[in-house]
Amino acid sequence: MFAARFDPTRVQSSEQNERSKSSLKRVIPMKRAKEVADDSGDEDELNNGDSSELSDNGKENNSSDRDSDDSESDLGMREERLLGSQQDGGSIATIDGGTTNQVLSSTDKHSSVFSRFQKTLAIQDKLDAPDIMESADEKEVLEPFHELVPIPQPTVVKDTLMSEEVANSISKSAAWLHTQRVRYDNTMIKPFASYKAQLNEKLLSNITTKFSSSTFPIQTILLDTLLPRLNFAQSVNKKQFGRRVGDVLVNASTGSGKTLAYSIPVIQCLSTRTVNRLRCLVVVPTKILIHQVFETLVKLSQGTSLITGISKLENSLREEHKKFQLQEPDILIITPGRLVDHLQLGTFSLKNLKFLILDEADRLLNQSFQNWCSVIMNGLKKDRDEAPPMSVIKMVFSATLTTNTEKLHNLQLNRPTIFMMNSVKLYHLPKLLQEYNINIPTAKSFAKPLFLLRLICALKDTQTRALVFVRSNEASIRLSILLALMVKERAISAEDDIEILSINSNNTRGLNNKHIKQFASSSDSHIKPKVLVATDLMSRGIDIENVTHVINYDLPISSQQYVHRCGRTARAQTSGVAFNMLVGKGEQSFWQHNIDSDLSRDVDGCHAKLYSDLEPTSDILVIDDGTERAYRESLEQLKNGVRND
Ligand SMILES: Nc1ncnc2c1ncn2[C@@H]1O[C@H](COP(=O)(O)OP(=O)(O)OP(=O)(O)O)[C@@H](O)[C@H]1O
Repeated sequence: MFAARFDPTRVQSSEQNERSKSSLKRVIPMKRAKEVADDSGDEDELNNGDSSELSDNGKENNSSDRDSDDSESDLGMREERLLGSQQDGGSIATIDGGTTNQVLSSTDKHSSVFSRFQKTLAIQDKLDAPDIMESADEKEVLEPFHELVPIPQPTVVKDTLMSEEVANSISKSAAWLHTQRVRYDNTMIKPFASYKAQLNEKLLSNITTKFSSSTFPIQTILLDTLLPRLNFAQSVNKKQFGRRVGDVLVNASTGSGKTLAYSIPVIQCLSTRTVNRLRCLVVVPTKILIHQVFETLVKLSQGTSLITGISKLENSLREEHKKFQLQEPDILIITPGRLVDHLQLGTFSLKNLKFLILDEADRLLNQSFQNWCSVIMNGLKKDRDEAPPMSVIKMVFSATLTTNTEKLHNLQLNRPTIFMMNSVKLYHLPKLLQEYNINIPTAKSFAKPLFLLRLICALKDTQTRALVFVRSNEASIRLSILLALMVKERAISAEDDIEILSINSNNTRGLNNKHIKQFASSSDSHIKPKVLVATDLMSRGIDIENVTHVINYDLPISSQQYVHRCGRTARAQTSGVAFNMLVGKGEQSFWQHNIDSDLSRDVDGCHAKLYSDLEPTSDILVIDDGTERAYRESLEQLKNGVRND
């Protein structure tokens, strides 16, 4: 069965239609062909089955046209084959390529088939008629079915979604913004006995017998605020009380008793526990501070069953792991790096933790220490099946508390309360500290070590304990050797005898500890001025009694460092003096604009004076020839000594 099917996929352009029409015309049945031939007189060609096609206007289509429209000529050829065979009785090639052996003659018996074929062609003609009738230049402009108007666009949404980092920083500063601020001043002092109802008897007795009978301002404000909250929260829910109390941030000057301020509430809270579990972590930045905090906590917890442990870096991690597994301390004092090691080793779990205390917090938050902050936060989430905020009270202490919300944000603070002095600026110096600036001309800077020695001699006080800060370990080693040589070479007056000590990495840990004890002790029979030359490792939190003077031989690099250095003297509301040796206009300007400008002088803060204002004063910058000669000899010896090393 065949029929010339109209294939929509093969819809052609008008030109193609033109040609196919003409080729179709050439394939109409003989009967019609005869009619056409009569009209155009070219019957023979048709009979010869000449493959050339004639266009409507009788011109021969050349081969290039044919090549260019193979698909159309195929159709034409196919139709031709189809109909041509009918003429000469050949076999018929169906449209879909099949062949039947049935020979069709042009006899009447198939006229019905033909008529159907003709009808198909007629239908096709009608279908194509508009195109065929179309002449190139009569192309009608197709009327658009619809107005081509731009599709309505959604209104442009203003970029109200601020960029992620802006949103992040706002959320981070939010922690700071929602912080409750509690101001205090230096008048807030009261007897510890007034806390009799809130502190257990043993703890109160340890405070009054081993520390003091009256509080310092930061201790007053903290105990007045925290103790009632803690006692109430514990009475309501012994396990989740931390979430009710919220976190604590304390910005209090150096030597103001912060260690006692956080130790008292912790001991009070944990003294009623039954089984020893790790409930308080005290994180400090240096090993020296570990021992200092340990002593305070042991004194306070005497007579209770609380176990205070320390992590000694000289111990092996494995040994310490076993020790803590055998007996888990209630309170552990540790450096951040070591804490990360133990958490990764799984030495203890944080599920029972109630207090996380950060002492010298700005130093801790400024240094990554193996990313300790996120390790602890993740450890808390892992060990405790509770949704944030964790019921762990975070207590953050520093004399130069960071206002960097990014760093505070990492602590995931919960309803924090910040305690700070009622002062204009964040950093302030102890009330009884007096600073003096010594302006050294650049031309005389070669004799700076000599000026330092003459300054110490000019103090005329055998009880002098001067802590000299230099910028590096190397400077500490060289300066201490040079000072000792000058004393030996009598670069100073004969009766002056000064003990020179140094803390540096060349010394063993034991020798450094020995020098600190020697410097702090006043039990020597022959009292003489003592000088301890140290780097900024000694500036944080070190609590050495009776440091009478701090000398900034090299200027610190920041106001925070300056506060902590000067804070080694004038502690516990005692007096103290700080000297700044400024060489040339550059250092004088640096001190003024990068250090002094950050310090609050409005609350009890003394203003710095010039050395010449110090009474009695001696002009330490005037050196006679003999002194200069002795000094140069000492320098030569130091150089030779260094060369021999
Ligand atoms: N109420 C008090 N009365 C008398 N002395 C106190 C009192 N509280 C603390 N002290 C003493 O004051 C000294 C300084 O205390 P502490 O080391 O806690 O100060 P700090 O604020 O931590 O200083 P820094 O910021 O340098 O670490 C210590 O010797 C401590 O024993």
